[in-house]
Amino acid sequence: MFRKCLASLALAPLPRITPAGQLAGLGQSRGMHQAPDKSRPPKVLITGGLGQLGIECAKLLRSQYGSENVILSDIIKPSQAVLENGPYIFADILDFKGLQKIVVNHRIDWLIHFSALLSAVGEQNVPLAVRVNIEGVHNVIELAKQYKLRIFVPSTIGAFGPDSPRNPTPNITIQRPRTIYGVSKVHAELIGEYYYHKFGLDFRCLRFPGVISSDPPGGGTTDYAVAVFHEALRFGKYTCYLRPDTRLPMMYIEDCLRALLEFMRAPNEQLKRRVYNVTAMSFTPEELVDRLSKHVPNLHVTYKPDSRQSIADSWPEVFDDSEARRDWQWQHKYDLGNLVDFMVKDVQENYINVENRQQQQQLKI
Ligand SMILES: NC(=O)C1=CN([C@@H]2O[C@H](COP(=O)(O)OP(=O)(O)OC[C@H]3O[C@@H](n4cnc5c(N)ncnc54)[C@H](O)[C@@H]3O)[C@@H](O)[C@H]2O)C=CC1
Ligand SMILES: CC(=O)[C@H](N)C(=O)O
Repeated sequence: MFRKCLASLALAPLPRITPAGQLAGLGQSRGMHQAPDKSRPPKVLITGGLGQLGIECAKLLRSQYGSENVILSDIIKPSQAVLENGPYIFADILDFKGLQKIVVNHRIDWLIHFSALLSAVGEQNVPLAVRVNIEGVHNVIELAKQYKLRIFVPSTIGAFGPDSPRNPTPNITIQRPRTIYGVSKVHAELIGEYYYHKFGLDFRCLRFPGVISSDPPGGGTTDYAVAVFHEALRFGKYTCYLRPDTRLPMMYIEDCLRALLEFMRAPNEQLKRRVYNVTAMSFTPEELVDRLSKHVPNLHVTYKPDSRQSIADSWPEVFDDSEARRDWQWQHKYDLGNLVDFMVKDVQENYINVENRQQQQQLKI
């Protein structure tokens, strides 16, 4: 009898300790996950949703899957506009149990994991970047495995370093980044691929270049390409923290989010990799300023490189995304010319006109 018990124990799968410290492995056999119902749209959870990419991503996904099916989450207080546009909840990616509760209660199918500290702010607080960018990824990857979610984790041009070929930078090459941001993104790529091979997790990852939108960026090295529009249109001048000849890959937000959605929808059989480079263009600050001067004729830009210069100098100049174009037919729509036209319009309509109206109302009071 005793021997029989030992034999059955030896055959039973070993319980594992999850990031939340609870026993896992048993739940799966008790229906921790039920297969998603393909007749309904996916239920999507976006973490870190109040950053530069999240709100616009929620808008796009809600237009496809319905407002109620896309839940935006973050640890910061939402504006009234965010609350009016669809479900918003608090979710700290360091709280594994809290995330489990959300996935179960809302019957989540897809997880879009945006929470992160970007390259420049990451260097200013390395311990926090390790927690948010590395522990956070452990939590969401394990969560996605337990509940069989399709998970998207963005990576970046910052996942490359000074030893990588910079022009062009292919999909597979040396990756020895020198920022904690880059290190954490290489870690996310590798652990995601590992979970795919070991557990069949549907992990998908795109390496984005600098993303340009009218919304304020979260503290990266490519942020100058957003800030210059705000400063130029308000004050006609800008001090750039990168040298005028610093070439970096970039993308307009609409292309970035369309790439994400097309990639998430691509059938698994079409994907030859779990991690793809994507891009749209490459330019330098002086090339961008030259284009912007057509809208702001007396624009005055000075250059004062700071610590972000050495980060930019270690990143790709031109990104080779031919594998994404080949495997799931990625195509960008925006190049430098139409990017500048759209950004001028976006910043004017979404920020400057709104501020002017608010000032006029205050004057009336
Ligand atoms: N914006 C860009 O140019 C690029 C962005 N990416 C990646 O895309 C993702 C989103 O980027 P952005 O929206 O620009 O970043 P962001 O810095 O604007 O937003 C990140 C969000 O994460 C949230 N966050 C921080 N700690 C958290 C925690 N403990 N729990 C939950 N949320 C937390 C912040 O509150 C913030 O709203 C990031 O993973 C970033 O690495 C990749 C390449 C380029
Ligand atoms: C390219 C990125 O990942 C981000 N914008 C940053 O500069 O840190």
